[in-house]
Amino acid sequence: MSFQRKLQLATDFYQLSMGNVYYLDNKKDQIAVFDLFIRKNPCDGGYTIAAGLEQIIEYIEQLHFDDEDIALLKKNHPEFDENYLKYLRNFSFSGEIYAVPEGTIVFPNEPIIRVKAPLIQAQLIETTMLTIINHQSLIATKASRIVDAADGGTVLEFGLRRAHGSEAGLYGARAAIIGGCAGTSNVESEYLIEIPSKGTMSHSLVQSYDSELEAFRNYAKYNPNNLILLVDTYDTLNSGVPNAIKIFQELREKNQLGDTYGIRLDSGDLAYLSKTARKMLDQAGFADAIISASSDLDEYIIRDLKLQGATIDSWGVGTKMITSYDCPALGAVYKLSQIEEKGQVKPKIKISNDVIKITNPGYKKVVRFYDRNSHMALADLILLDDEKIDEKEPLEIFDPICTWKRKVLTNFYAKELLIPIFVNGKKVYQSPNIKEIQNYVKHQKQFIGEEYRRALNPHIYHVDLSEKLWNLKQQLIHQER
Ligand SMILES: Nc1ncnc2c1ncn2[C@@H]1O[C@H](COP(=O)(O)OP(=O)(O)OP(=O)(O)O)[C@@H](O)[C@H]1O
Ligand SMILES: O=P(O)(O)OC[C@H]1O[C@H](OP(=O)(O)OP(=O)(O)O)[C@H](O)[C@@H]1O
Ligand SMILES: O=C(O)c1cccnc1
Repeated sequence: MSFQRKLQLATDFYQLSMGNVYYLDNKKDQIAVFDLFIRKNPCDGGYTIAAGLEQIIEYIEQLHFDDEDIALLKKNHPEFDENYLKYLRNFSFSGEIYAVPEGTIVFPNEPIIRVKAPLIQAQLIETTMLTIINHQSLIATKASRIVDAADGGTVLEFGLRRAHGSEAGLYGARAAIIGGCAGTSNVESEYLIEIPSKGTMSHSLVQSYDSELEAFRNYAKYNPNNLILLVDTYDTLNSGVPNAIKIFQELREKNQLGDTYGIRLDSGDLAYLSKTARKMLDQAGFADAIISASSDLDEYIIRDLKLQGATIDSWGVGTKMITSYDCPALGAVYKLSQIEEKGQVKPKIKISNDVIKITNPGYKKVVRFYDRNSHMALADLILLDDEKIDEKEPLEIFDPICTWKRKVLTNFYAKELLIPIFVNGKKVYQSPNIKEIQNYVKHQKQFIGEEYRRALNPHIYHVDLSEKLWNLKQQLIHQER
């Protein structure tokens, strides 16, 4: 491909044109605080998995504009001041970023990234951070829902061909692994996330031979250790499964049957076919043969197939995971919450008629409360950075909109969710590898009640505001209205 991407320009024009204003109006060095947060969980679910931080870190570290970029901006935007363009040419991020570690289970309205930096810098990175977080968090969450439906079964990501371009396929595969998929068919992921790709065979291989049996036999010759035969090209139960059994018998007689072998169903009634195929395989002495299935699967169909008693061990999921088909976008936003002007700190608010959309002002942190005995998550609290939690005293928390809904926490401990990623423009955080992120997701799920994780009509997890923050918010609302 001759077209080379330029991530520094993969932003919205308004970021650059506002930068021009900040520069000319001497606002560029005012220290601004922005919060990045989601407003709604994907698929009307009860939680979101934050993913993409590693790519954000890479973006921030590499962010600069070269001579070619500056020439392009100068040509197309004569309103950009000469000195502003010089500023961009010498740009590098010098601020602070706190974020939740990748794979953290998060909920609407709580900051998952907090940026404190000179205004022009903090503004400039908005679009790319949102692009990355919105995409990967969406797919990681979708994958997690699908993995939960498979209830211990293996889920493989097969969606590259249906992704919205190969970049979405690649980062979608990464997110799917974070969400709990055991593997992906995407070979480029071997390079990005350093895990081997996986797969079976397609109908074309079967069709390319004179008979299905001959196709299976030749495939088996070259794939003794990963022998998953696609059995639905002609007639699943009358030809595909019997031919697969014949091949397994031939290999067993020669002592060549590996540990990973079985069949893939790709059409028809997957419950009926898997149950019948299971019986046929068991009767032939192949109880450990894997039955895998694909065909427009998602969390709802997988759950239904399991209710029908489908005997499917491994699920290949493509289109509906990689595109998050029923919920195609996540709407994380990035909002200014504070600005320093001439040494004076000014908390800021954005008012909306939709109460839930009124932003939370100030330089804030987020804590998650856990029960000291069960270690289950109880609620999250957004508070101003200088506030302290006394774990020894009972703590009353309240719903920030329906303030009469209150709860007293006792016997709890609190963990801060935002951790330092960049300080004074320097990275102070080492990203974990993909397996560690996946394990972190799995670990946390045990401590978020299942009522918050169920696919349909989950409970709403509480994200409350401290009294001090709530008061500040009210004060600003009254001041601005
Ligand atoms: N027992 C079942 N219960 C509910 N849904 C099922 C069951 N078996 C299969 N499905 C789903 O039904 C849909 C069937 O898709 P479709 O009608 O396009 O046919 P197909 O069987 O895949 O055949 P073909 O690939 O030849 O078009 C898929 O989404 C599949 O996952
Ligand atoms: O159904 P999805 O969840 O999107 O999973 C990916 C699909 O891609 C393949 O089909 P395709 O018809 O493209 O090729 P094939 O000839 O290998 O079946 C595969 O057989 C799956 O059905
Ligand atoms: O390996 C497979 O079976 C596979 C890969 C991509 C799409 N569908 C199936």
